[in-house]
Amino acid sequence: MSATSLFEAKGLVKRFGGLLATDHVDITVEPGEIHALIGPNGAGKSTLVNLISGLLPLDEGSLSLDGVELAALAPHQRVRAGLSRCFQVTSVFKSDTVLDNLLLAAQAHAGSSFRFLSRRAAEDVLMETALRLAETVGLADVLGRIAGTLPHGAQRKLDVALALAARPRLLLLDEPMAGMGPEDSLQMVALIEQLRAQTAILLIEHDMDAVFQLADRISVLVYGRVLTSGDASHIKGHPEVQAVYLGTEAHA
Ligand SMILES: Nc1ncnc2c1ncn2[C@@H]1O[C@H](COP(=O)(O)OP(=O)(O)OP(=O)(O)O)[C@@H](O)[C@H]1O
Repeated sequence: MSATSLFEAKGLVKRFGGLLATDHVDITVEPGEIHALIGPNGAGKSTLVNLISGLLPLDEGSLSLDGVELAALAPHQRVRAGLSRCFQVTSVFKSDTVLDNLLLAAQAHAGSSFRFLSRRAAEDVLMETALRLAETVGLADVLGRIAGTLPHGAQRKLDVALALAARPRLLLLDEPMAGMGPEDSLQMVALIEQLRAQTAILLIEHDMDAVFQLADRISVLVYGRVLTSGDASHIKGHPEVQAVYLGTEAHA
């Protein structure tokens, strides 16, 4: 691991009354890395993701991306700093077309040089960006469809495309396979694998096959603490992980 990681979370603490939901958590993500976060229900994964994306304020600790301190930044400022999040609950505008969703996202994240373009040139740039995003996630054939009428798997892909519009350095993927059948899950795994070339990824996912397939590093969260971190073989062979997590698949 390099001396300075792309993303560094140090000593994160979050208390809800007397409950220590995040207990001095350290997490790093390296450029190009897929770091997965797993743990049983209630372990504190959602809380941690909310702390990182800025939806919840930290009680203690620090967060940095590419050397930029994030802790004092609002969620939208963190997105501008390079941290983009895909939500468990989709952020797609369901009554708009796929293309309109992508155009809106492209416009929302257009750089500052954009305002100096003529209207025509600006529209061309947005369209180019929207089509590239559709291509990336495999939705180029359904641009005219109303997003809410797409199958669940395609809506999740659109959600990923909307997050990619921000050109993240770190993408937070919050249970991207949730509610998917095997075919959609396979496609999502292939998409995430392909995204590795564009952005580092922090992946929160219950689908262990997907996690073992994708992750360079896996951290196991139990009672708000990182129990252990390592590659798939380390995690599979770790006796405490087997006891608290892998042995209790019903809770996964
Ligand atoms: N806003 C809140 N107020 C009080 N307690 C909370 C709050 N949010 C979470 N908790 C508690 O913090 C702990 C961690 O919850 P969290 O939702 O982060 O776990 P999780 O690992 O994401 O679980 P799941 O896999 O079920 O989504 C739980 O005990 C939960 O009840």
